Amino acid sequence: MSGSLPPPGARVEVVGLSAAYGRTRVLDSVRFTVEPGGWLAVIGPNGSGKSTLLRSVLGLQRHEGQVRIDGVPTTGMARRELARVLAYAPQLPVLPEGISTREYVTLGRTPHRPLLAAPRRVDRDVVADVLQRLDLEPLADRLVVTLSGGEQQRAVLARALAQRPRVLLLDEPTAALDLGHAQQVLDLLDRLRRQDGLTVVSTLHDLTLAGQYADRLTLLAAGRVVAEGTPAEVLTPAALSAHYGARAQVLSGPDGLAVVPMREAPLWPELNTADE
Ligand SMILES: Nc1ncnc2c1ncn2[C@@H]1O[C@H](COP(=O)(O)OP(=O)(O)OP(=O)(O)O)[C@@H](O)[C@H]1O
Repeated sequence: MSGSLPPPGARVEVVGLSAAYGRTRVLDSVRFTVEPGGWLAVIGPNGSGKSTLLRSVLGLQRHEGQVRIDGVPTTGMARRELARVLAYAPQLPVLPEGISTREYVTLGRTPHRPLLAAPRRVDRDVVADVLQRLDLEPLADRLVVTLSGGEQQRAVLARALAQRPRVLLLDEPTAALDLGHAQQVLDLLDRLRRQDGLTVVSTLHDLTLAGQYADRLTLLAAGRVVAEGTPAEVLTPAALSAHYGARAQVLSGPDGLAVVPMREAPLWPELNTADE
C-alpha cells in the first residue's frame, strides 16, 4: 500500500480473560500472546466463546483480566487512541442505511482525522486503495445495504483496513465469501502481515483455511483454551473428535494442512455396491 503503509504491528497479550452473560460464564481465564506480524486463529465449536473473546479484547464486552498492546493495558487507552491501533470486522455487522460503500469505508478513517473534518487527500487515497484491493470499486457508489452478503463482508473488512490498524480482529472474515474471494481476502491479510507486520487475530470455522494461513491456533471449548500451538500441533483427529465431535482426517501438503471430513461408515455397506 504505497505511501499509506500501516505502521508495524503490535504485540497483543491477553491474560486471565473471563466473561459471563448474566450468571453464565462463557470465557474462563483465557490467555494468549500474538507477536507483531503474527496471525492467531481462534477456533472452536459453536458457542465456545470465540466472538465473546474478540469483543472482550476490543472492550465491547464486560470482562475480567487484562489485554495489553505492546505491554500497555488497553484500559489505560482513550477510545480514539485504541481505534488507531485496533480494528474489528464483526461477523454480523449492522450496516448504516443511506450511505454508499465508499462513504461506509471512509468511516474507517475517523480515528485518524480531526473531529468533524472532511476526508483529506490521504483519507481518500487510503479508501481508494482498499476498495481496489477488495474488488469493491464497481460497488463504491451503491448503497452499502444493497450489497450482497459476501460484498457486505468485504466492505466491512475494507472499512477495518482503511483504519490502518496495527492489530486487526476478524470474526469469521470468510463466512459469506465464495472460494475465490475468501482466498483473495486471506492472501491480502497474509501479505499485510508479512510485508507490513500487521498483527491478525481471527476466528475461523474453516479449519483448512485456519491451518493454511494462521501461524498459531488457539482452540476454545466451553470458554477454555484446550489446545494452542502450530496448526500441526492443534489440528489433530483426536482434538477434532474430542472438541467438535467430528470425524476428520488431517492431511499434510505443501500449503499446510487440510482437514477432510469423513462420512459415517454406511450402516448397510451392500447398498453401495449396486453397480459392482
Ligand atoms: N448476548 C448474549 N446473552 C446471553 N448469552 C450469550 C450472548 N451472546 C452469546 N451468548 C452465549 O455465549 C456463548 C458463547 O457465544 P459466542 O458467540 O462467543 O460463541 P462462538 O464461539 O463465537 O460461537 P459461533 O461459532 O456459533 O459463532 C454461547 O453459549 C452463546 O449462546
